Amino acid sequence: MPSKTPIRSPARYHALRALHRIETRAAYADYVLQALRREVALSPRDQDLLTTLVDGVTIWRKTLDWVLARYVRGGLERLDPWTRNALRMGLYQLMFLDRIPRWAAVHETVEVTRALAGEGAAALVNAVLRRISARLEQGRPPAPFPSLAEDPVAHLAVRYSYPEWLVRRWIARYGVEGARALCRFHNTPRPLSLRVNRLRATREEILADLEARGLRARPGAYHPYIVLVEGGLDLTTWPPYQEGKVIAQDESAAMVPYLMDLRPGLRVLDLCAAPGGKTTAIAEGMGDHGWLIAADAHFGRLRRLREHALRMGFTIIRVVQADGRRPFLPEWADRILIDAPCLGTGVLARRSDARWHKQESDLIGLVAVQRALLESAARMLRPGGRIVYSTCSLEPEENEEQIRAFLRDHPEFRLLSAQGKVPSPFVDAEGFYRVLPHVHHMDGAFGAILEKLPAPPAGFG
Ligand SMILES: C[S@@+](CC[C@H](N)C(=O)[O-])C[C@H]1O[C@@H](n2cnc3c(N)ncnc32)[C@H](O)[C@@H]1O
Repeated sequence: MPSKTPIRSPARYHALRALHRIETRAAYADYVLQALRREVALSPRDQDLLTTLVDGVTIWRKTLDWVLARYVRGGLERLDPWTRNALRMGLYQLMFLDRIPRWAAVHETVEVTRALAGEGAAALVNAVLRRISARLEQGRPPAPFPSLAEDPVAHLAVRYSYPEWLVRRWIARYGVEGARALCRFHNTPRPLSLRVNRLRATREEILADLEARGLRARPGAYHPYIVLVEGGLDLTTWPPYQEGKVIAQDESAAMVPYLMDLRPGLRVLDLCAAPGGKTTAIAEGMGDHGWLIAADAHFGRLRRLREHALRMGFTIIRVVQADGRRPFLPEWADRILIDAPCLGTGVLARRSDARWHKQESDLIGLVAVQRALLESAARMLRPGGRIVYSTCSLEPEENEEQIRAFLRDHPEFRLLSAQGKVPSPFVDAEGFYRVLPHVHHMDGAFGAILEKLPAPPAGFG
């Protein structure tokens, strides 16, 4: 990579480097951004633009490529990754960032392309972006999208930048307008959601602290300990975070432990626990009294769980690295949470590249792991105890179909309704906990409560 650093737009310069790295090394966008933030010192404004550009281009890649393919002879694929990503970055500014004048978007993008990829690349980027800019100047769209009437899947996939297989599934389930609303939801930045550690602080105290720092914060609409923060907040240097008073968690995820009917003294097993968002909520729900085993297969993620438990001051959490598919505590638990690995189609808004890392075929393996976790949990639960099964997926195979299949094979279990445990808008006709992003304007979530019938009295039969 050429080393010359343009002074005029460091945000664009580093954004192009990041986009190149993401594409050529198949790297996760947030890891690349984190590494860059450590590596280079940027003003808060440039940091903000850097993040906007990298996340924006990552989210909108399909739409951007669709448009660019109409302007690049021979197609985008023939270009080197620097040029391709410079074009995407320039077009993203033209199409989506109203606050940047078009001439500046073109000029600055061409300049950083020259610095990073040379004169030839800069000339091509300049020519393409100028043509598109001229069209936009005349009030014309940069390129027609596929027709909604003729091909709704292709239309929504290109218009909102999603893989077609996801759009096809969502249209089949929610109709075209439901799928459109879902696509839009996942393209809109979400506020930072914090859950207050009720054993250490009150929500009012946290809201007051944020307000005093000039940040816009509001209480969550449903969960009594959720605070939503707009704008940038560096958690790691914020005293209430360091003092264990909060943890980052979505409101819909924070409601899952309410399905567990927690109280002090229970024996609880959290089978897919890391990084501990729900484990710490369970410890709170138990007043930090009882037995709470937090298991997960992933060592690195367990380290984060330990840090959260320590930081937040919980003493009952015992951390275990284990494959939850193999029972290791027969008939031990009063409650088991299976917060299962899943496709995560309810939380695509949380990571700009999430939609591109998933395949429909991943469902087969995930559904098998989830079922194995359920089978194992069934053996670790004592009679009369409850399993709460949850996902952040919208896909029926991982949710209601999974639970119905389990219940068919396990007559010793029955489904309990979530009614009365979480706010009623989130309980569906079957009694499942269900949050739909495009309906409830929150991250998607699913939960089911499975009760194991009590053991028959001694001498029965
Ligand atoms: C949805 S995440 C859990 C999030 C966590 N409950 C929280 O609230 O922070 C799913 C977790 O399942 C873990 N996992 C995947 N397969 C597993 C298995 N066979 N046994 C145990 N944990 C597993 C992953 O490492 C991941 O941490």
